[in-house]
Amino acid sequence: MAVLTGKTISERLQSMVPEGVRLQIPPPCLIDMQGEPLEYEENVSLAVRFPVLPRYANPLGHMQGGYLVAALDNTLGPFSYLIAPPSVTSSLNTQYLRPVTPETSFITCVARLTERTRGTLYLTGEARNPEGKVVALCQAVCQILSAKS
Ligand SMILES: CC(C)(COP(=O)(O)OP(=O)(O)OC[C@H]1O[C@@H](n2cnc3c(N)ncnc32)[C@H](O)[C@@H]1OP(=O)(O)O)[C@@H](O)C(=O)NCCC(=O)NCCSC(=O)Cc1ccccc1
Repeated sequence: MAVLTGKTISERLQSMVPEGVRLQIPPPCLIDMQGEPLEYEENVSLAVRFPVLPRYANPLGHMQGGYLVAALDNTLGPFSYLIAPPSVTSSLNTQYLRPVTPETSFITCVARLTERTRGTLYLTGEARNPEGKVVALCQAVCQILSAKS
């Protein structure tokens, strides 16, 4: 099974854009969160690391749930583009298991393919803290865009 790391993951992503399709890769949403692609196991999983920025804090000082989902979404999205033609997320469910505390410097998100049909990808995601403990889990469904989209 081929494994890509670091910059070669972004290069692969750029090479996956179908001819004649205009896509911004990497997109502003990923650049904004300073996501760093770590490892892509071809057609199996993608790991991306995100720094926990002070501006993500909720009133408790923990990473706000929406930003945590954004990090997961910023992992599932590129993964879906690596394994299939461009798609959109039609559902995303999340469970928060542990808070991302102010001492947490980064989280690592991993996206995996569970199942695939002609037009749909079924993905799972997890976010872990630097100690390796799971802070959030998610399940996503992505609808592959048809050529006319
Ligand atoms: C508390 C519960 C929901 C349920 O726990 P249970 O299933 O009954 O299990 P358990 O009690 O075993 O705890 C599990 C683990 O959690 C740990 N831990 C718990 N509490 C603390 C703590 N205070 N500080 C540090 N750690 C704490 C605990 O030590 C244990 O860890 P361990 O196994 O020893 O390593 C837990 O799953 C949780 O905190 N999830 C994350 C929720 C979350 O972050 N949501 C998103 C942000 S909310 C938001 O943004 C909304 C908003 C937006 C804007 C403005 C305003 C609001």
